[in-house]
Amino acid sequence: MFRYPGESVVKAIYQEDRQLHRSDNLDRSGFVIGPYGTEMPLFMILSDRDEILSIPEIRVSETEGVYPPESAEEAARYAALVDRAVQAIREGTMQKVVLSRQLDVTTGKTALEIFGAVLAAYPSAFCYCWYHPEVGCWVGASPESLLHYSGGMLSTMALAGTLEKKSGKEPSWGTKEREEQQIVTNYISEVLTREGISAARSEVETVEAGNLWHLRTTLSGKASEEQVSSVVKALHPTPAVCGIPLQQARDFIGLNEGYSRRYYTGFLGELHRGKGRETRLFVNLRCMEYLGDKARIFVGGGITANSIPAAEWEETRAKSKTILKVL
Ligand SMILES: C=C(O[C@@H]1C=C(C(=O)O)C=C[C@H]1O)C(=O)O
Repeated sequence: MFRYPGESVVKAIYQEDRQLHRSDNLDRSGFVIGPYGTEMPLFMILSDRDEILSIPEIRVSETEGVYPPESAEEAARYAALVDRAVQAIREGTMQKVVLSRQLDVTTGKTALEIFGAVLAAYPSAFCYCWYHPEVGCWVGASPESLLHYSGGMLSTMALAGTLEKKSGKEPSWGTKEREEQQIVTNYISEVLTREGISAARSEVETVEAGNLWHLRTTLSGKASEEQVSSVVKALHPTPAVCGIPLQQARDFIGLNEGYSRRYYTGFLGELHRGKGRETRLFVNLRCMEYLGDKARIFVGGGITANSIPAAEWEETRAKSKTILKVL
């Protein structure tokens, strides 16, 4: 089930059997769910039935949210991890790496109730809830598009740099945020050029995502439908969720993060659908895995040479509020 940013319609795609349709080539039409790495399968929900859901079925409700304290040990562990990354960056191993962590929170809500609360709280996000009996159940409200293809135009975005919103104030972006966002823009631009797409860049703008501000550049250009799968494979994972150089960042994450991201920082959405073979994919962020009586929340942030470990910890705390608010 999902709703696109700014739209009111909630779509549902039902697959009637429990088959796991792997599709590493991204050449089939359906709803694709891709992991961050290779630890989980990339698969498609192949539609037996599409439906538009009505609001009462989803039980939309506003919630107050809970903000449980986290242990000093966890804060210290994460700060030490960030510190290790900053050292590696200063030694020249990498330019940027995105680190992350998971936190478990008990919940009395069903996945459907959480999805309803997500819909009510985040009208400008890509809100979704998916379930596959072999793989699990995830809910999220992503602010980040990975790729949109429609009518011969392809667009993507470089979304990075985070500040927690302060009411009545304008965001005051520092060099660290501007640089880390610029790194992502340049990288995406290079990927699109390599893929044969001449993309125009928007100005850098501030966008709101729940309780947060981000910096965003939109990149768009003409493309053919045949290019879509190749561009998705080339873009993922972008330095908004992994790092630069890609291999070094991936290795650093694999060796140091200490847990498996599974579908967090993967991507999901409709692929080659409808008469226009439209594609609309989002990065799986501000999300959780639903584990019955608990929600496993995933949060991270980009680390550069100027990162301050305590501030990076606070950034993950701020990001966790997106999901904590709806539990
Ligand atoms: C990694 C996350 O978010 C990503 C990292 C950002 C950052 O480092 O500032 C901003 C937006 C996202 O591209 C997350 O939400 O967990």
